[in-house]
Amino acid sequence: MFEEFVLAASTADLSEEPAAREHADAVEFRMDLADAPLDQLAAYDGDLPLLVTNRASWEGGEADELGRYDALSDAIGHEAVAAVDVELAALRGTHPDAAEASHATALREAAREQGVEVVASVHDFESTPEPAALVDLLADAASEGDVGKLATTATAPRDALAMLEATHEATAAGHRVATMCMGEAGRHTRAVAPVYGSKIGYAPVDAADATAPGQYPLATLRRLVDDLRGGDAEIPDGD
Ligand SMILES: O=C1C[C@@](O)(C(=O)O)C[C@@H](O)[C@@H]1O
Repeated sequence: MFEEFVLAASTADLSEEPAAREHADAVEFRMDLADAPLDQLAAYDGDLPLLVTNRASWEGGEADELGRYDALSDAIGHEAVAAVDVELAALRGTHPDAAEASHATALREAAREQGVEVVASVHDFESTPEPAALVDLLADAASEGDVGKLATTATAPRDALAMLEATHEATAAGHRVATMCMGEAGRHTRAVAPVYGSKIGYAPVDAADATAPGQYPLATLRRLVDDLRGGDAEIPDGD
């Protein structure tokens, strides 16, 4: 599903799907922020495909450490679930708890068997490293999942520029990536990174329900991305 840019309406409430439909290509269901997420999934009869995320507390979310994998394994069995987010640190085995790696890789295998794509994700809530370090992270993430996703925190224009440069480099090197900077200084990267190859955008239907700092509301991000990418026009490859 990530060959073309996918705009995901990020929400903890699947009853928002009809409101998202006009502007979004998918729904990111933040299970860690949701009430009774498995019940919501069982009742889901919307049109948009779901990307399920059960963000670990050690990566800025609210899900139980290892318990979150059980819920994700159930979730990927649902027809509407097209993709699952798994933290890169777990997939790579760099998280101190070795059980993270075995759970994460088993989940990835189950996802692949069921035709569910894997978004391998990295978040930095403090800063944005230099472009070369960002490209390395993106290459690692893209090699562990079907898409490598990187969200860092921008506190100055140079951070946003670093992310855009890394997005371009990683895409030119053939990696499928999704990128964005969190925070006010990085807000515009959410609209501009897709021009450089980023394959996923995240936005709340309602600005008040943002799932990360600096997100645009859904309708705004749709308009900005479409305007900047020129609709269906091909973006030229190369430098
Ligand atoms: O990882 C991401 C990206 C994100 O953090 C953002 O910055 O838009 C929002 C999260 O809901 C999502 O899981």
